[in-house]
Amino acid sequence: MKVFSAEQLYNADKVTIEKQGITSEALMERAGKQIFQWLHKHLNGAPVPIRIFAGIGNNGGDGLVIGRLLIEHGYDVVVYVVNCSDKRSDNFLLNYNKIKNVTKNWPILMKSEADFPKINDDDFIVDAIFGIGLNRCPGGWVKKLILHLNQSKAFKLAVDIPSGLYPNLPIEDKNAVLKADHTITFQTPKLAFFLPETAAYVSNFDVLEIGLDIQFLQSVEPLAQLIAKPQAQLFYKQRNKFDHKGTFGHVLIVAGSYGKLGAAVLSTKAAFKAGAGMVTTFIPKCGYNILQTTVPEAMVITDKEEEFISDIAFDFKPSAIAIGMGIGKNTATVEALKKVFQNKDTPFVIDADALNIISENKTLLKLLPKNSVLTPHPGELKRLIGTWENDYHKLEKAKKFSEKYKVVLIIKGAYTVIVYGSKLYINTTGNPGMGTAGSGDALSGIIAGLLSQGYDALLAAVFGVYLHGKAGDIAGAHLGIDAVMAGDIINNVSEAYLELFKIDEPEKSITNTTK
Ligand SMILES: NC(=O)C1=CN([C@@H]2O[C@H](COP(=O)(O)OP(=O)(O)OC[C@H]3O[C@@H](n4cnc5c(N)ncnc54)[C@H](OP(=O)(O)O)[C@@H]3O)[C@@H](O)[C@H]2O)[C@@H](O)CC1
Ligand SMILES: [K+]
Repeated sequence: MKVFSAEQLYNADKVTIEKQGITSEALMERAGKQIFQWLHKHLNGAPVPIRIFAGIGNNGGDGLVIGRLLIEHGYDVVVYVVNCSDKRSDNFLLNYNKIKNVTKNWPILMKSEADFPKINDDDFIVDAIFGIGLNRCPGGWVKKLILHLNQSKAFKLAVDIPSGLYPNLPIEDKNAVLKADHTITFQTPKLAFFLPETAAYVSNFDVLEIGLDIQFLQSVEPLAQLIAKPQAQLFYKQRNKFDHKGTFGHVLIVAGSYGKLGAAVLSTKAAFKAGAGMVTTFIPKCGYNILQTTVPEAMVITDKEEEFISDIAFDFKPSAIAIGMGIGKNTATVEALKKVFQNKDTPFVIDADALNIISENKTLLKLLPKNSVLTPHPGELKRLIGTWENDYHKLEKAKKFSEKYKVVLIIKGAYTVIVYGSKLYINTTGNPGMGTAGSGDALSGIIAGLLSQGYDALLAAVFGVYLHGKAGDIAGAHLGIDAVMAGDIINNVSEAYLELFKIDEPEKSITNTTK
């Protein structure tokens, strides 16, 4: 599934109307009806007081369609028109008139704070004040209304997007955005749904397909591509009967320092679980027994130093190198890093302390092998690309960095974003239980395991992040997300692979990213 900008959706809207020979009113009816059906399925006729807040644009028009259909089906509905201007849209007006036919209770016009209704905890609020047509920050009494709704404990359902949130621009005033409990969005999710500063206003969301022209949507470059099971299935490279361990490559893991050998153990195991044919792990001397005991499948080379890495010497050609997990920042390690980057033809995963070393020695940036996969957490990312003003600025800086150094940048988060040049890929697997020590080491190992099997850098990054998140979800489902440890993620990579081709129960909507 792709993520489009507001502008692209408006264009899709126009093309659809032309090509399908329907009116914009019919498209609104289609959209409103889908939300009504969603509500009807969930409320099942319950006598809950429903309060619909409708703006004066087409988002408000949707609210009026929903209101009319709910009234027709016997629900207890009050419609409020948030009358912030007199420039009502045509489709708003059409539906404003239509609602007369089904009720004697006219929508209540709100013009100031004096018109705010009391909201009870057991009310059900439908937010249709502003949609993707928001063009400035809500102020005055409309902002106060949003605050008023936010202060209530009533369940809040946002139509298309929580009012006050821009689909693909930063928030100007956090107090002027409706905090939805659930959002039902049309056709495709919006970029704001996935970024840390804005996603909190959306909570869970469902995507309702409203039949916008697919050909048109396929012809435009989206803001981002979502990565879920259907995409991951396409990434998977089938093994052939006559393949052997040489076919699946030989990973070199360079990891660990005194007290941090676990990072080496975890990434080594993860590389195997992702399918690497062989793994050699390069560690300081103190880790030899640990590695050989915990991962007997791996070969081990030790540095001449006891407690840190000083010179990465090996006598084979690795098919992928993952470096940085728990290596510390000893000056000798900095030199070792410079030297290992001379293996320019080898695909690299660069993680943790290797990233910190690069941030502190920016000349190393020029030595970065092209198409390396970099896996910073937010702190490491800041050190690498500098600070940002908001999430959108962060993405722009990350794109520039990726373009300049020709690397794949993985921005870890609740929705991990993979940046490759100007393209963004948003992962949909994973859960908060994965914020646990060693989770990143597991990810680096998985990506290295994929690179060694011949997945290119972008594919290894995107598929690796998906598998890692899925393994975490499976571990969370068995153990409870609070109890998930990095080892559990690794142990479930196999299940994540198996899940790829299991047939799912049919879903009621395209996406349900309930986390
Ligand atoms: N394309 C699709 O896929 C489909 C879209 N559909 C629906 O249409 C929605 C988009 O509708 P839309 O374009 O009419 O914009 P919308 O969000 O209702 O708001 C615009 C109004 O608000 C006003 N306004 C803006 N900011 C303001 C502020 N801060 N404070 C005060 N006023 C402000 C602005 O006023 P103005 O700037 O003119 O003063 C204008 O009057 C979309 O989200 C979806 O729900 C579906 O029905 C079918 C298919
Ligand atoms: K809304």
